[in-house]
Amino acid sequence: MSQWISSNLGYPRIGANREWKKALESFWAGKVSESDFLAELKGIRLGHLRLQQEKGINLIPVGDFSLYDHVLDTSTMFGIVPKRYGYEGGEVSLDTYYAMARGNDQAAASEMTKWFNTNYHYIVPELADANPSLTVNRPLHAYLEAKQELGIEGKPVLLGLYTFLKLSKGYANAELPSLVERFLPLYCEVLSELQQAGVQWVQIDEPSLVTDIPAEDWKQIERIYEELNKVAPELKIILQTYFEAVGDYEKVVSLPVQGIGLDLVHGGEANLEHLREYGFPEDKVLAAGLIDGRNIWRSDLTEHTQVIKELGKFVSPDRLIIQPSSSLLHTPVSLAKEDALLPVLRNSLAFAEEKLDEIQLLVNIAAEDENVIQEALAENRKALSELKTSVFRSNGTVREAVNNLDESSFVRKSDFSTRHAAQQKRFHLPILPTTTIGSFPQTAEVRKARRQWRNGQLDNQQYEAFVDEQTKEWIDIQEELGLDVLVHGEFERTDMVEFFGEKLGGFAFTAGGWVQSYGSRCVKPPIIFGDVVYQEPMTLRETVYAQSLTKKPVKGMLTGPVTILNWSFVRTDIPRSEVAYQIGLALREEVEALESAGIEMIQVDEPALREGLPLKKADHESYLTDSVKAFKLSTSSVNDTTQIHTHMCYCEFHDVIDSIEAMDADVISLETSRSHGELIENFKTQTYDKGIGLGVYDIHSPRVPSVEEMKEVVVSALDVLDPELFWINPDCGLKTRGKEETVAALRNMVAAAGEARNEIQVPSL
Ligand SMILES: CN1c2c(nc(N)[nH]c2=O)NC[C@@H]1CNc1ccc(C(=O)N[C@@H](CCC(=O)N[C@@H](CCC(=O)N[C@@H](CCC(=O)O)C(=O)O)C(=O)O)C(=O)O)cc1
Ligand SMILES: N[C@@H](CCS)C(=O)O
Ligand SMILES: [Zn+2]
Repeated sequence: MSQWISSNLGYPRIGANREWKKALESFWAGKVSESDFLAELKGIRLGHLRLQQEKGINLIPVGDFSLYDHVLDTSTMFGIVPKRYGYEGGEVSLDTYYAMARGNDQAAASEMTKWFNTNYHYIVPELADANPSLTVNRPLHAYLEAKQELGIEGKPVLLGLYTFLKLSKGYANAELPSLVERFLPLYCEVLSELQQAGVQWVQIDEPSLVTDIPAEDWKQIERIYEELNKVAPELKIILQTYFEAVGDYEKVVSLPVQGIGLDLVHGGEANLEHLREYGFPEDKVLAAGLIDGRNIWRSDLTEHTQVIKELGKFVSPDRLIIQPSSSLLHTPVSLAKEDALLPVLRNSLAFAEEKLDEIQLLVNIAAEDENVIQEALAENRKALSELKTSVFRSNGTVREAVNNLDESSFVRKSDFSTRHAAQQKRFHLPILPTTTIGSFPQTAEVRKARRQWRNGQLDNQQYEAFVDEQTKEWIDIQEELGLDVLVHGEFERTDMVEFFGEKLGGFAFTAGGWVQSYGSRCVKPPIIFGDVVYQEPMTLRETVYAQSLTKKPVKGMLTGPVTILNWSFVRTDIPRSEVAYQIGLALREEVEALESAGIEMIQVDEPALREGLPLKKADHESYLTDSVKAFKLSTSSVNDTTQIHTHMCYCEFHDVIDSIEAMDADVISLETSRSHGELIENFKTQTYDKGIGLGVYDIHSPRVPSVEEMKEVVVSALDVLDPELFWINPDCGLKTRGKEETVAALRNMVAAAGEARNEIQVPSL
């Protein structure tokens, strides 16, 4: 029996067949009762625990499962429920919980934003007027359930207080000490109850420790962990960091906890450097995040064996835990259904289930079980070398094209003001033009047709005819609503990234590689495993057809290079910036094809550009420079009269506004409706001198916003933004909405635009 300990940090909730997603959606649709729903979820939860038990994981996380989002779980555990939901204390009901997540007739949903640099979205805790109390000890319940039902001695997972506060809104950083003062006793209560119940290990997630921590925060961080250690000295607390290297290594490892979890994949080299330079405290356990929790490639076991050997210099075997670099929430569940993948690719992949096997393998390797080592290492080396030498890996033409890029490849022919004048002359748009972001409802009917087409029940011609019918219906609707700039509706697309992944060379797509994005919504990121090659027009047919139906401009609709990169699983053998340029070059061909076909407005969406911003400021510049260049590479070859739009959503924009401006798009639409006031506030001090539309309503809620409320958003935006450059649009695409509510909301939006036009009394150009 080895001395090494295996651990996991979190398991995907959605289930191998997305049963979690389906259960949530059935419950919301009123098709199952609350008790049946909770029973079904319990079954899914226990299934995941059982699987980890069967895989031999020693420290199985409990409490990572959620009914929607783990940050929302933490807020509601502490009774952090904004007043508008009518909460009166005590355990938060399921109705209130889901109202916060999704909104209801009475109250808008809480803001949703990116979880660090991932495509997972959390519900932002609102601390203004908060009156925290411990409503339920969720980690304790999870621990007891696992123990009673499966005999598992689980490792409860908690979101750490520092990170929880950092992710919250409604306070100024100067108030951090008083918030710690109020929340810390509640965390103490949670931990002391866990200790009383006999819990041995606890994982406290503090990913904020990998960001740039203001000096004044350290006092609070130290205070939190000193206090928790005092109230629960028998618990073995693992302070878990991930997604990057910790910045203040010496401070982090000096905190009074029993274990420190470090990501040895993302920021791995920097964390290893810290270990080399400062060593590791003798009284602590090192939880080594060796298996990539963010990507789907098989681990290079030979390399890991070397790293484990090196770790042996810093910690004794009984103080080393082998685990993923972060929760496996961000990886698909299982490779079992992926037989259609090229064998060379499939053999190089590990999804969550296979990553658990890798952890066990590493534990055996670390324990120097010779038989396992030789066989496993040989097989692993063979698979990885086959991928490395595969013909898909490198394309001479693409490599040469990237090498030949020069400064002129990234700039438009004229500056914005020249283009703006030319475009105004060309399009004669009214002041405050209205548009939408691209997608219209992906109804059950649309999905059914696509399923039938994939199953061969519809041939290409029938499927295309179906897509055209939908497009025509929605062009007619947009005309009738009086929108100024139309879209074709994206009916041919499963997802804005997966769709392009299916059309470009160098990508593979999976049958069931789903990952949770927000709530019950999942995405199936494509895999970039070779050089990216443009093969044929991807969006031309549908766009040109839509444009043929109307005299109003129809925007061509593409997903930008940085977003395709960030929402795919990307090869790691060449720099990400090189992959971004390859995608940029491919999209440039598509942009040119659209322009040649008479499409004069082209939107290149970059919702993931901000999400990919490195967690440390020192790394921002090179990421932003490459990202802006990749975007400009795809968009800069067009004529002055061709209007380039872009769109971004669900993230903080103020810290990248200069880069957004540098993208040199003629128009940008930004999602703002869940945090409108804050964005407007930022524009008081930051200028933006190109076309801009701020989302005037939240598309994640079925609620139909009134004319009045949307007009207010417009009016407040016009206090800080130039009316002559301002556009009116929803927050994001409308694919998740129903038809009726979409039409009603857009009708109100167009009316709001009309009233705002009258009020501001700026003469139409
Ligand atoms: C803008 N957003 C996006 C992000 N990331 C992306 N990769 N793409 C995005 O658009 N990140 C930030 C935000 C997140 N927003 C969303 C919004 C909506 C979804 C979503 O609706 N996801 C769907 C899955 C979409 C899809 O691929 N649909 C397929 C159907 C797949 C399916 O369920 N098939 C069924 C059978 C078909 C049927 O009869 O329904 C099956 O397999 O059982 C399609 O359209 O063909 C979701 O349902 O979760 C995600 C992120
Ligand atoms: N054009 C896309 C952007 C989503 S971020 C859509 O409308 O769905
Ligand atoms: Zn969007």
